[in-house]
Amino acid sequence: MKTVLVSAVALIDVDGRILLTQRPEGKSLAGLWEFPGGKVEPGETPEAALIRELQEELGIDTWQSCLAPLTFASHSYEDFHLLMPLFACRKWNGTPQGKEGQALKWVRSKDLRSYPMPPADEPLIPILRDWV
Ligand SMILES: Nc1nc2c([nH]c(=O)n2[C@@H]2O[C@H](COP(=O)(O)OP(=O)(O)OP(=O)(O)O)[C@@H](O)[C@H]2O)c(=O)[nH]1
Repeated sequence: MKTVLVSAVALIDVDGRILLTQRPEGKSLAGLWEFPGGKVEPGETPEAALIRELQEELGIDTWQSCLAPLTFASHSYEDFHLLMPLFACRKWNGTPQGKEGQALKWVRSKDLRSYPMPPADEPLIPILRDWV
């Protein structure tokens, strides 16, 4: 099975809340809440992919030095295996906006369970709850 590398980030605000974005209609796993990010393109580092995705999806700027490795997800979907490093980031420029029409929600780590997430993300929830 093909392993797909996706880079994702827990953006954490001054109140310790984490940003979730909702996958739009028409995409796989539509309606589920996820961490901002996306596929790492050939020749790109996971950090560079995230910086690019954050500009495209949310209209914010961050830097490699503000991306701290936190944990990762490794999960077999039906047609690919997802390997997803999750970074933590507390510093960026701009206010996140759903540039692609996606809904955004700032969520306390203890409330993450209330937002249905892709199966790959489930094991990340207790890690964030203990950490943030
Ligand atoms: N950004 C992000 N992607 C995730 C998370 N959890 C998870 O399983 N994924 C999966 O990782 C892939 C991310 O790809 P993407 O967001 O760049 O691509 P996409 O929706 O355009 O592609 P797709 O519709 O073909 O899946 C998707 O298959 C998505 O379902 C998450 O928390 N954040």
